[in-house]
Amino acid sequence: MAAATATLLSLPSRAAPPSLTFVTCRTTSPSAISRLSPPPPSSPTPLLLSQEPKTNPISSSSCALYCRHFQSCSGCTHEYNLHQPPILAEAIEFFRDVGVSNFTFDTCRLWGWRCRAKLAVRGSSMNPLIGLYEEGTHNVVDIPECKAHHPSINAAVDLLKQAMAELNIEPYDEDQGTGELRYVQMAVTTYNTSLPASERYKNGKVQVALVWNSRNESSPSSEKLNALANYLWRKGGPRREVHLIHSVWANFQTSTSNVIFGNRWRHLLGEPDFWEHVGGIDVSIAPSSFGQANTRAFDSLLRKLQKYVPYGASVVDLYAGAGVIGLSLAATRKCRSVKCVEVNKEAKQSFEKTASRLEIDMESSISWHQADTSKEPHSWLMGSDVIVVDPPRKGLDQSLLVALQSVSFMKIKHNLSERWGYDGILQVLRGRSKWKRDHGYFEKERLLC
Ligand SMILES: C[S@@+](CC[C@H](N)C(=O)[O-])C[C@H]1O[C@@H](n2cnc3c(N)ncnc32)[C@H](O)[C@@H]1O
Repeated sequence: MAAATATLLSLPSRAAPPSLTFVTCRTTSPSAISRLSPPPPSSPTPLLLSQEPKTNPISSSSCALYCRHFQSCSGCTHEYNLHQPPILAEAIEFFRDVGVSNFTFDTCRLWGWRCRAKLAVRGSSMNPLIGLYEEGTHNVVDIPECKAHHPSINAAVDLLKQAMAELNIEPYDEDQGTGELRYVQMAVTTYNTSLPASERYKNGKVQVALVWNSRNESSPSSEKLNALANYLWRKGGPRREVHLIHSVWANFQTSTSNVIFGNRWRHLLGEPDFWEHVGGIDVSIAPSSFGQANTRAFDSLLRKLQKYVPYGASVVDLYAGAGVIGLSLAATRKCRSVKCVEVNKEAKQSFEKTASRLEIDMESSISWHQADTSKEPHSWLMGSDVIVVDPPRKGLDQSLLVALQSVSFMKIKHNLSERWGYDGILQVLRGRSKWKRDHGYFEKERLLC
């Protein structure tokens, strides 16, 4: 069975003998750090990581968040040692235990890394609160100086607050179900080829998606919605000295549940297509489709991932969203076939736009399928040389996990039985069970942040 020889890409291949990987961090001098102010979020490449096995010379304060919202906001869980989150040691230990010696970790940016944020809007029109919920409550914490956000997100939030006050836009009231603006999604594109490459990140433009408390665009409050979009465009659009706003979208949502987005989306102003450049390809991401929050780290991950995929492989990308991982592999590894499997039908259009910009071999088969990966998962694994899994935070569906374990067990058994014997195989599987028990799944996002 072809699927039995698949490679599971959340776990790099085994290399012997196992060796411990240390992560070191190069950063600014201690004297510069003692002022206790963080570097400007837009500063280029604050940290570089290497694998040299040295002791770490960095004090925890040099890689600290210094965010005034840290105590009240639930967004960040670590304040110090951002370059060495506790999960890193666990990950290194886990991979060492299963014999993977080439595990590496890149922090990329430690400040200003978040290029995509969904923020709740509460309070009043004159004093809006735009941010995340306080841990365990539905109280929104205003985070105008968030250190994780790309600076353009904070600037766009500031502009939105001005607009709300001037136009008397009422934030949503969860108890009453009243008000107009419920949430805002801000996504930054850092891909502007009219600027030199070194200028692009800090000059990122924001796609603003306003989640409006009405059924559709013909409801009575639509005039206010249009006035709000026009305000953002007038004050932050291409005619301003600083062009901040890429585009404005509306999403209509009246449900009283916790679901942020409704099913209806409308493009209001600006460029309809949002392009970013990651993993060596241009990618289109609609606001209705999943997009990775940490653009730089995602790019770094894709470039590493590509090295594990043999040229001409058949790849299945499960939980694919708009298929960015699969398409990046298709383009850079000349894959024979790439199947992207995703449950959200909204992502298909973005996949098609991205695929239309790729130079793909005529012989290659590239496809996107709207499907639930937990249903008959074996059917997606069959015939694949490489399986990519990138599930949401709740982790892999149980049925898929079972299917993957059967595939990976056959692969491990095939590869390792002569080299390590039965004990070696058990050790690998025990390691996997331990990781699963402790973490549920491999928390890629936490490692990337
Ligand atoms: C973390 S995102 C990853 C998206 C994509 N790999 C990327 O990097 O842009 C997880 C994706 O899984 C999708 N998803 C969630 N449950 C699913 C299921 N049971 N079957 C297929 N896709 C699912 C979500 O809609 C979301 O797009």
